[in-house]
Amino acid sequence: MTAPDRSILKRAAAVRAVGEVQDGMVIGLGTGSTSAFAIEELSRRVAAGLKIVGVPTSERTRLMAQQQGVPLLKPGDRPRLDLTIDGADQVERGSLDLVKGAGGALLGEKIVASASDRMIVIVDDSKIVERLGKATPLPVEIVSFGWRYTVDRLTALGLRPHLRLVDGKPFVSDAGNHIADCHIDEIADAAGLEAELSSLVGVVETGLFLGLASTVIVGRPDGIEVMQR
Ligand SMILES: O=C[C@H](O)[C@H](O)[C@H](O)COP(=O)(O)O
Repeated sequence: MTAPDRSILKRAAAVRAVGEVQDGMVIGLGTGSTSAFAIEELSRRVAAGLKIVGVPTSERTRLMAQQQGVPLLKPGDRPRLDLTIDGADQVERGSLDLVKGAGGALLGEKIVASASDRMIVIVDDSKIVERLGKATPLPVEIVSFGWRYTVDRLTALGLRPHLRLVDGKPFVSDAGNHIADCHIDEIADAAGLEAELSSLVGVVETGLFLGLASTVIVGRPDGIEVMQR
């Protein structure tokens, strides 16, 4: 059997999610390859007359949306968002808790998702896990100043942090921070880990998105699966 084309599955999930968007909505625009399909579909609907305003979760998404003619919120405006559509690196079946941040946009994504009435997560079926943990590292955004101390604190918690590098240099997020990718076998207590990480000096935000996803739309080779919280 040939491997399914992940792009087709991601696009199918994205198109289904954008089907929920209605005139007048303020929409959070996620970051990553799956969200890019959602922006493309939103752009198509905007060209056909849909009236919405988008709130980008990253600089990359802002540029993409602008280029595709999706109207964006003016800097300084801060209405409540009706809906955010975003991808994920892991989705825990059952709780719908997430790991996000492989693309480095976790801080903007969490701020926007937390300001939204609903979050629809769009993924292909490779992202679904029984328990969050080892499928991908957990990204933790840390202040660049003194990052070695912060990495030591993460190590002391029993995590295996690796500073994310791009071309041999520390990755720099939109907010000017670094990211420690933490290798973990299985996250038995996600809320406990989130609380522990958030209390560490030097930690800005974690890629754990707990209780934020209202719906997960999964693109599968045999069709779409919709999971509700
Ligand atoms: O920082 C990046 C984001 O959390 C992405 O939403 C996540 O990594 C999923 O990206 P993709 O849709 O490309 O797999």
